[in-house]
Amino acid sequence: MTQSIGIAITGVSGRMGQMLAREVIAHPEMHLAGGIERSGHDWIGQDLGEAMGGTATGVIVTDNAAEGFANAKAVIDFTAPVATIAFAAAAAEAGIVHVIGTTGMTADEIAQLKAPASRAVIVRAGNMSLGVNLLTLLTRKVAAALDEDFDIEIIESHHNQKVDAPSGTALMLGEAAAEGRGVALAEVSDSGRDGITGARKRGDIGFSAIRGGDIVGEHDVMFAGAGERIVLRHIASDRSLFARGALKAALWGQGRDAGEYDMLDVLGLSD
Ligand SMILES: NC(=O)C1=CN([C@@H]2O[C@H](COP(=O)(O)OP(=O)(O)OC[C@H]3O[C@@H](n4cnc5c(N)ncnc54)[C@H](OP(=O)(O)O)[C@@H]3O)[C@@H](O)[C@H]2O)C=CC1
Ligand SMILES: O=C(O)C1=N[C@H](C(=O)O)C[C@H](O)C1
Repeated sequence: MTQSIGIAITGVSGRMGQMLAREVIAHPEMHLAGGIERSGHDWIGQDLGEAMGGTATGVIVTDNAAEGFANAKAVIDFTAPVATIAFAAAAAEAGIVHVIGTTGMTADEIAQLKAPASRAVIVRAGNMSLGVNLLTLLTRKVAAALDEDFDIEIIESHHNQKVDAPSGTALMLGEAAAEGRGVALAEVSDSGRDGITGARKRGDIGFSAIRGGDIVGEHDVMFAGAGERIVLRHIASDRSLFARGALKAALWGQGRDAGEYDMLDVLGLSD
């Protein structure tokens, strides 16, 4: 019989935090081992299951990462950049797998994951779904096949509570398109057009962000040429999709060498 893996969840009261907790409770090879929230949060000291409006789980929500990670083999973290950097240090200290879904991290913040990743497994992806990760491969392929006569535009739509733009997924798709073209995304990225912007620069990769209602997450990669357009599209209609990907990553990371990995590694899709 396989041993059940203890999972800690940070930002456990959040949209993704609660979804993750429900998926862990329902998973046959996992159990909840910790729930972490920010100091001063209402849920601190409460049973996690009861705080979510359900039955008791025996896991008491804490604001102390070391305490929340003590009985876990992996922590799943969908919070905010500053919090994620601190959780990475605490996860490495505890010697557990850190699955990071947090988006909006700067290049400098991402570089700060190097030290903890030298001691423990980190799996990080702006999107944990199979569909989006497959779409990055298709995007790279189409971008490599077409020249700059085709303008690449990435359009993303999310709910009205999302705080970062472009989305982590849009940036993954932009990176894939840039890689296909053999250019650095930072050199060709064009986001936040407003006012007299001038004509589109040949070779740029454009980003547009829509925010509204309860949209879970939708992404189009458009290749716009003369007289024709190719559009690659992914639509997420249920957040459990991301949670299930994160659980898969937590299991995959067990017993791996320390290092930084992504969902292509987890899904066996990396080159
Ligand atoms: N990779 C993927 O597949 C996906 C990634 N995401 C990303 O996950 C992140 C969270 O999204 P979502 O669940 O919708 O957001 P929510 O705002 O609903 O949840 C975030 C949670 O993290 C907590 N948190 C924020 N800052 C800190 C901190 N400094 N210390 C401790 N806890 C903190 C929040 O607490 P408080 O409310 O007190 O601020 C909240 O409980 C975003 O970056 C989002 O883009 C989302 C879906 C899929
Ligand atoms: O904040 C969200 O909700 C989502 N964030 C991720 C992103 O930034 O791409 C993934 C998904 O699209 C939902």
